[in-house]
Amino acid sequence: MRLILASASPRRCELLGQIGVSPDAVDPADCDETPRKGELPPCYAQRVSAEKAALVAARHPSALVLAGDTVVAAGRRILPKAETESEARQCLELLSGRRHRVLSAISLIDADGKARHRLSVNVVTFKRLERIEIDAYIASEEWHGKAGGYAIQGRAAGLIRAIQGSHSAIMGLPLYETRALLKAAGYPLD
Ligand SMILES: Cc1cn([C@H]2C[C@H](O)[C@@H](COP(=O)(O)OP(=O)(O)OP(=O)(O)O)O2)c(=O)[nH]c1=O
Repeated sequence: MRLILASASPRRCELLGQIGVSPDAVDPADCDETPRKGELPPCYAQRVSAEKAALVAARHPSALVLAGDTVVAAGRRILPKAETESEARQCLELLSGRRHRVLSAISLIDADGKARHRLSVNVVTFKRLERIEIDAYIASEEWHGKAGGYAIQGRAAGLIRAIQGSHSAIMGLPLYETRALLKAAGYPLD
């Protein structure tokens, strides 16, 4: 059974490897990730994940196709994937000393075209960040392209007081749910 990972994220591929799964091919979906007006974060994450999977499944009709989308949400607000220092700084100032959600949606389309979806909802609590801590984090560049302007797999872990949920989901691929979906679709796993 061929498995295609519909993601440009090297982390998603590494995370899959952690549960002993190696995709036969990686074929990223290039879809429009603009949130719709008034779209709530869980709906947005699930919609984008489903769109990525559908787009790539159309190119691989007889394979399993796995896609995911990870969104950082402060209340109803969807934080951007930080592309500039000022965007990253705004994210960190907003997240400082508060709890926020990290929503990680996955979608798996099987060879018959049946789509299965899961959503992992996680809570992350940052310490109250000093100006100097934000400056140092900005200088690290680790925020680049990351949802919410941070990556838990790097030095931000030293600023995160607690998480509720799944570490792999916060990094970008909820491994418990991924394994469950792959099993449900008949993918050989131990
Ligand atoms: C919160 C958080 C986000 N991120 C990253 C993972 C994702 O790269 C990004 C969320 O963007 P995504 O759109 O989920 O993924 P992507 O653009 O990297 O790849 P693709 O769409 O091709 O699958 O934020 C971390 O690496 N660590 C974290 O702790």
